[in-house]
Amino acid sequence: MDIKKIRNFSIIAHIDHGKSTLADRILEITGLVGEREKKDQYLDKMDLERERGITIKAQTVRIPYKSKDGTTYILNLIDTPGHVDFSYEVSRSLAACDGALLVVDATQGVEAQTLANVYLALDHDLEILPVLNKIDLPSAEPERVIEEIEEGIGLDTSNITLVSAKTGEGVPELLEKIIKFIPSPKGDPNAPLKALIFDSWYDPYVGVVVLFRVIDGTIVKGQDILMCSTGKKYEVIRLGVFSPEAVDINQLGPGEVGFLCANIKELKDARVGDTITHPKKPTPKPFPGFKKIKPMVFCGLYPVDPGEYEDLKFALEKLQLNDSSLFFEAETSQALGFGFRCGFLGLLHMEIVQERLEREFKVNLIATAPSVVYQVVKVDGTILEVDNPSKLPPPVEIEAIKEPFVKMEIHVPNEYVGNVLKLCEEKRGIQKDIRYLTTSRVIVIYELPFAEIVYDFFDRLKSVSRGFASLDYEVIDFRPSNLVKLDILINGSPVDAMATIVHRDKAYYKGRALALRLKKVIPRQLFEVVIQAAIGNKIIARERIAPLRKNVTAKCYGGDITRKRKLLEKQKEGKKRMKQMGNVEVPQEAFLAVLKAED
Ligand SMILES: Nc1nc2c(ncn2[C@@H]2O[C@H](COP(=O)(O)OP(=O)(O)OP(=O)(O)O)[C@@H](O)[C@H]2O)c(=O)[nH]1
Repeated sequence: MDIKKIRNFSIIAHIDHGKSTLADRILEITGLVGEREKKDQYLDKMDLERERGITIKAQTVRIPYKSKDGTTYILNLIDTPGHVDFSYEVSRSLAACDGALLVVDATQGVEAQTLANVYLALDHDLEILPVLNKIDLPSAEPERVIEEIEEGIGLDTSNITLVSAKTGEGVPELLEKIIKFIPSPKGDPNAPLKALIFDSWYDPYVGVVVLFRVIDGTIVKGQDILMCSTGKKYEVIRLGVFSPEAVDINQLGPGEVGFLCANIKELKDARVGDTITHPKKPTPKPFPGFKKIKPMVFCGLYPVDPGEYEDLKFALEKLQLNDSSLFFEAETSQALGFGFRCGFLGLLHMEIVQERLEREFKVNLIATAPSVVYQVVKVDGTILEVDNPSKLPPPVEIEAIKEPFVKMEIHVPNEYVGNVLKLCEEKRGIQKDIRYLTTSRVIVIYELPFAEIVYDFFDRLKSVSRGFASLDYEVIDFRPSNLVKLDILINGSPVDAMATIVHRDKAYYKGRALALRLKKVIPRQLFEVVIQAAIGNKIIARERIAPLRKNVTAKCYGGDITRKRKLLEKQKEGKKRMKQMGNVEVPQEAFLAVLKAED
């Protein structure tokens, strides 16, 4: 393969700006995916992804493209996940590229993740080719958005392409620009083998599948390879490219992108960011390796039916095979019984995992409210990491509690800046910067406690900005804060799964709001239910749910039997997500009440 005819690129964009749609059009216009097998968003493999429109697992395609100059080029399109939770994966896949198409929605403009993605691309020295999408829409404002790209990002827009990923307009011109502006890879075919792993996943039939880009040297089917970080050796059993289905190939040279199977049993033996080399002639300069990504958000997952514990365990193990950033360990809760403490990269990651457990593995779950990780400095000097509020040591043993802070960048139109500042202040934020992207759009930078975001920040931001704000954040450090544990008691017994850690200044308000919320979501029972919020031994709020007098079916007495059955069915349905705690039945929403307590 002539290296000058290869172009390796990604598409980067803010969420919903049309990355997947553009990828589909490129596959279609180059003839790689025919009209007949065309499925919308070919690159998003999983049903779940298709429904949510979010790409979770990066997927790469090799596209032969005959240019107007008559030459056939190989375009390797490297699909990256588009959400903040997965920015580490984005960064790794960009390392395999020489350029990136920066897609900006012409009806929206530059958003927080547009900028975050540009920074990542610049970190990897990529040639950035701006693309203005959705020009078919009447509300498109190309001039304004081009100005935002020029002024706000500081990107040269002289080679910008105006496209509609929906209709395909402008996409043929874009393909020509990819050839013209994105540099071909550089690499030495005679140097020792050096290839970068930028994605890997577990396949139940072939074991681990590794996606890589060859930097130097050549990789040949049947040869031995060495993984630089683990020192483990394997034989390459299968070598190939996705185009778009898997096609076997005998060798791949510098600049080429492909996959290999080598009887690798576990994902941790083929980590993204690792270097593949030749065991006898290893590269003197492997990549610096990978960063161990630490889960930042935790929650408890419990089967509704205790008999489903083993099913849940099996499902988590299966999911983890393909998601090394998912963490879990067995946990017992007095209230919920046997379950698991699970760790996630962020809130979106958590939602996706919960949804997959229920949808693909059919496990009925009770999820506790998410919590961040706290660093507890004990009086004896030891430091404890606490990811479950109910595990906080008693106050007398605590010297200080530190909580994670994030740096948050919010993009918002002028008229909503006041609301956004108010929200950030309310969430204990520290203002760092406010600047204008253009005359009408503002970038607000705050440092905020991560815990405040985990609760209801995204929803609140959306509502105070009428949906016009976008954000990007990263965890920066741990800082001491005046935090206390807020307990919830139901009929006198503390419910461990409802404990939260809150700032002392907000504890009273939160405790009252939470008790009130619980009163709303816990159904009336045959006896009185008392809900209390407490800090230590001090009760700070109390609510009472009056007992039920009548049986629900009593109303239908003597009436239509089908109606009665329907009512009973409905009751049963409602019970599915109920957890029996002592003699009180508590629904799933109650465990998440803390998220909504401030509504
Ligand atoms: N009218 C119009 N709609 C478009 C165009 N491109 C994308 N869309 C729509 O915009 C929405 C988002 O497009 P996606 O391709 O899913 O966006 P994405 O950037 O891949 O989104 P994530 O994968 O979630 O980051 C979808 O409803 C598309 O149908 C376009 O050129 N014109």
